[in-house]
Amino acid sequence: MPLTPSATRALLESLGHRPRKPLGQNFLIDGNIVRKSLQLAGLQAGETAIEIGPGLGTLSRAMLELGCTVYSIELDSSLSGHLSDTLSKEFPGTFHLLEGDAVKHPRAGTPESTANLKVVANLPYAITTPWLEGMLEVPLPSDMVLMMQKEAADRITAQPGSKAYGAISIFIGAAYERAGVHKVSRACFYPVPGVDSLLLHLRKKDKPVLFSEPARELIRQLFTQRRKQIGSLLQKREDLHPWLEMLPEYGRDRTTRPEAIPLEAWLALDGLGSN
Ligand SMILES: C[S@@+](CC[C@H](N)C(=O)[O-])C[C@H]1O[C@@H](n2cnc3c(N)ncnc32)[C@H](O)[C@@H]1O
Repeated sequence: MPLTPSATRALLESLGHRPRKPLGQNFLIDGNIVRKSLQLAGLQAGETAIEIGPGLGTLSRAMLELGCTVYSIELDSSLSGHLSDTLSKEFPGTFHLLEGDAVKHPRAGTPESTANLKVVANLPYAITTPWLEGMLEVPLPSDMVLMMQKEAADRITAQPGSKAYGAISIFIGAAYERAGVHKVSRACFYPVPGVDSLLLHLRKKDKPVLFSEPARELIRQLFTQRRKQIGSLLQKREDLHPWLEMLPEYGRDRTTRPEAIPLEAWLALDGLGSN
């Protein structure tokens, strides 16, 4: 069970810790959201989960009490010190904590051999996209249940033609399906955040596809000029002209802008030319 707002405040005071806004420190204080996150992930005793930014340990504790093994990474040394003094001692065999940056260690030190990996996390808002991109390597977690800022969830799940559609929508869309999106009240956090949050459940597709790094780089670059015609953006890339010729198969052509090109067409780009 998460701590109440007053118990959270008291614990933070006893640690001499003031929530740090740049690190997205809005701690969960709502038991229903904690339960729902674990349920959506379908977590069972004996399974392994990654948590990003365990903070005061609310989500980690719930997963550990369920009988899961948890790999977590926390950047803030005072919070990581608190977790070492508490959860690490209570669950020495199943709680693994790294102090560091989740963008550099997206899997929080999970052994490569771990099968059936899941992620449950209340993400620090600033790193949502770079961390998520870092997760797009094999082995892919089967489920990711992620609390994030509404705008980030909109970008991740955006469809072609919408303003929010971009490189991350394409990379995630190739590997994961949106299994559910749930609104979360600002009152579920302490301190109350100044933005709306959503709980997004991503489930690995039956046949997930990962873009190669050169293709990712090219797609990111094309989206920096998202409103230019794809034909003129790729004018000098003769190796990719066969792909431009293929666009009518997807109901598009050289005059289409990157923001209107569907996932299937981007998938056909990877492996073509020298991208
Ligand atoms: C939204 S809070 C979630 C805290 C806790 N999991 C909860 O739900 O109450 C985000 C947490 O991520 C940590 N954090 C911020 N940036 C980080 C980074 N780059 N790598 C790892 N942890 C980070 C913060 O210190 C904070 O503990």
